Amino acid sequence: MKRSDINYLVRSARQCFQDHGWALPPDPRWDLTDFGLGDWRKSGLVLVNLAEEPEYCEKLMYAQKGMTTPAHTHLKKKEDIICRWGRLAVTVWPAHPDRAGDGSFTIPVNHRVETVHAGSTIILEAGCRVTLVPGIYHEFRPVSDECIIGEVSTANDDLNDNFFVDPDIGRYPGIEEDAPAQIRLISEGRQ
Ligand SMILES: O=C(CO)[C@@H](O)[C@H](O)CO
Repeated sequence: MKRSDINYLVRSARQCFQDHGWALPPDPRWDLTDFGLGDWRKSGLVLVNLAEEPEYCEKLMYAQKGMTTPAHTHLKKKEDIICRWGRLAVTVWPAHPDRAGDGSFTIPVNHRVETVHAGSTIILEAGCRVTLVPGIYHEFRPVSDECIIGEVSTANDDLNDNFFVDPDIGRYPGIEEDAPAQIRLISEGRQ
């Protein structure tokens, strides 16, 4: 990713969080990715790691319309994906999409167990959440122009516990230094 695009996305996320009352901690732990695919407008996500403890994790995330977090699963992490502001589409599969068929399975949406089909898209309005147990594949993208997304989970391990359907995906971006850095990402070694 270009450093200028990272700067732009951090600025946009900060503005959106501020406009909608989501205060950031001092010195936020920014994580930002184009999933190594080179086109953040299509595959991209801005994350702030709010809490990363051995027992639990909390993230605040931001995306613009068009920016998809591509289909992936976790083998250890259980997480709630929450629409904090805007509207979020979450597509879910009970197994790898190539092997999931279109069979039905159950998934908690706002704590109510719903029956959906492999590849169903759940629309989350602000305040709503879906609970993803390990092994459930998921992909999400804003339906609104911008979206603030929450994640509350068990332990997070972005290096070892992200399993993407697309084998070309790398979790962290390569960075092209075309502008001065306004912040450093956790993938750049900041603590
Ligand atoms: O788990 C999620 C989203 O489901 C994020 O925390 C990961 O960082 C994406 O790779």
